This record gives sequence, C-alpha cells and structure tokens, in this order.
Amino acid sequence: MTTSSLSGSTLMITGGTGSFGNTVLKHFLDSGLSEIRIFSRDEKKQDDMRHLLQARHPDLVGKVRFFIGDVRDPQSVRDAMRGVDYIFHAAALKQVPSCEFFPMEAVKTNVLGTDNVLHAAIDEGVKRVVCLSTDKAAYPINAMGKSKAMMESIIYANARNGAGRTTICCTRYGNVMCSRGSVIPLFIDQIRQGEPVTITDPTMTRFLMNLDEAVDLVEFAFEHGEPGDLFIQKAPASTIGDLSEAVQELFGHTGTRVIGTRHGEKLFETLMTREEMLRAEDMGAYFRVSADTRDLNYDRFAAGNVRTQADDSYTSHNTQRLNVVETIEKIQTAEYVRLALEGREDEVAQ
Ligand SMILES: O=c1ccn([C@@H]2O[C@H](COP(=O)(O)OP(=O)(O)O[C@H]3O[C@H](CO)[C@H](O)[C@H](O)[C@H]3O)[C@@H](O)[C@H]2O)c(=O)[nH]1
Repeated sequence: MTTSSLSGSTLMITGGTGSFGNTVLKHFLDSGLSEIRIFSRDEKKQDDMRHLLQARHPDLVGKVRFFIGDVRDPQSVRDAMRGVDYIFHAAALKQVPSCEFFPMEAVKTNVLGTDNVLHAAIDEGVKRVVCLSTDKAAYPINAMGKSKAMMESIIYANARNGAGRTTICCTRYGNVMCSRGSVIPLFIDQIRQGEPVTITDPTMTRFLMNLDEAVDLVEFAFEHGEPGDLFIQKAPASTIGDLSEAVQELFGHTGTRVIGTRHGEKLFETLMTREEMLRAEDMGAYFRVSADTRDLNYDRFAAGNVRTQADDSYTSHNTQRLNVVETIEKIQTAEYVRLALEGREDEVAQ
C-alpha cells in the first residue's frame, strides 16, 4: 500500500485488538492514513491497546479511534463505518475446538457478521474491503472451517453486488505463528514449566507464516484486488514433530507427550483447492484466484470448459517442507519467539 494512496484516508479494522490488528497498527501508524478505527467487542482489550499506544507512540495516539461493537450487531457496524474508506475485516471466531462445541456462535460471527460488515460497507460507500479467511475453509471438515467457507461465499456474492462501488476481496492464509492461543506459545510455556510438550500427531503438517507476512498478504490484496478475488500467499510448512523439536532446540528439551488429534483437526491443511488451482494466477509470492464472473445463464457460456480440477491441491503436505534447522529459522521470524528467548514475551501486543 503506497503511503500516497492512503493519504488522508480512514482505515477500519474489525476484530482490531487481536494479533493481526496490532500488527496492522505497527505497519500503518505512521503512514499517511488520517485515522485508524479499531472495531471490537472487548473494552478491556481496547483499553490495553490504548495504554500501550499512549506509552509507545504518544505523538500518534490521536490517529487511532476505538469503537465498541460486534459484527453480529448490524447497527454497531454501521455506526462505526461512517466516513470509512477502507476495511480490513479480521473479526472472527477462529479456534477449531471451541467452534466445534459452539457451531452456531461461529455462524453468527463468521457468516452473519461478515454479511453485516459487507452490506454496511456497500451502503456506506466504503471503497475497498479485504477480508481474512483461513486454509481451514478449503475442503472444510470442522465448524470453524465450514463457517469460514460460507463466509467466503458471502464475500463473493457481496463482491458481485458491490462491484463498481465497493471492491471486496479475500485473503486466505495458514497458521499464523504465535497468534493468540496457538501452539508455539503453548510449547514455550510447557518447556518453561519443565513439562513435556504435548503433541497431537508428529506427522501432522501446518503452513507457517508470521504476522508481518499476514499483513503483507492483506496489503497485496488491497493493492491488486478486483471484486471477488482470492489471494493466497505461498508458504512453507513443517511437521508438528519438527516444530516441537525446533521449539525445544531454542528453549530447552523437556521431552514430548503425544496427546492425539483434537476435535475437528486435519492431518494437513489445504490453502488452494484443486478447483481453484485451475483458475489461479501465479503472481510470484502470491496466487490470485479470480472471481467466476459468469451469471446463472449457463447456456450462454457454450465455450465448453469441461476441465474442473487440477491434478492436485496446494497443501501443507506438498508445499516446501522445512526441516528442523529451517523451522528454527522460520519461527525466529516471529517477534514473540525472539522476545521469549530474552524472557520478554509479555511485551508483545497480542
Ligand atoms: O497441544 C497441542 C496443540 C496443538 N498442536 C498441533 O499444533 C498445530 C497447530 O495448532 P494450533 O492450535 O496452533 O493451530 P490450529 O491449526 O488448530 O489452528 C488454530 O490456530 C491458528 C493459529 O494460527 C488459527 O487461529 C486457526 O484459525 C485456529 O483454528 C496443529 O497441528 C495441532 O494439532 C499440538 O501438537 N499440541
């Protein structure tokens, strides 16, 4: 995102107090944006974020405005959106096990909440919206992934409706290392307490990205997105066995304990389906899957495109596989890990 294109504009981040919102702030606080709106439910997290900003950036604190609201509540979304130019829609329920126990909560936030945000964005004349999805939405098997898959359908439908007024596009990414509640901080805590790290399945693989890469992907989508585009970052993966070894190499060896797969977990994740691979454009570090722009009158499209899928999807099993040494390097790109090595992880704004 060029500073000039942002100059004088207002950016709103839904779910803005999370790890993603904090990283966006780091990237854009001293950009040309005139205002950054943090929209979220939890007044305590907003208060913490406000205090941190006051302490670290007293000169820029006036640029950030906080709005309490919930994407489930259309009025609160609309009220916060007046005068907004751009939106990063990050608000979501994203824990696999908890969504499995409370699937309707995932529907309310991820599905209905996204529809509320996009309808309001179109009505309010917001110029661009970039939505955040997850690899778990591709061939979903758990409630979180299914709700995000529905969210993606809602994004594409609204993108069609909003085209010409509001450009709506989507990003999909894999596990963000050290995001709230994720496995690396858990492993570090277990090691600190002298306990073995708990491993679900050592052969399970996950894509690994850091928070800065997640924000870079959203920026790329912001710059290049056409209505209904899906952007995916190419990412390496490691096995959970190698990841646990890498964390122990850095923080100490306390052994491992296999606990078995949790509710709704997959052996590997898919970032791009076979069907999407067929439509994907390779853009270097990213793939773009363009929207299917046909309408429902299929008889008008007699060109006869019968091939529906590529030979394989893009998964955490067939992407670049990191070994233990490479995984050590990769996880040290996460600020949380670097600070934790000095015992200062409490300083990470999460
Ligand atoms: O005690 C544990 C906990 C997890 N894992 C494994 O570690 C990997 C990562 O687990 P996380 O809980 O960090 O991440 P998930 O893949 O379950 O995904 C969850 O955390 C992600 C963090 O990026 C996203 O938020 C995502 O939406 C959310 O469901 C998985 O293979 C999991 O099986 C273990 O081996 N031991």
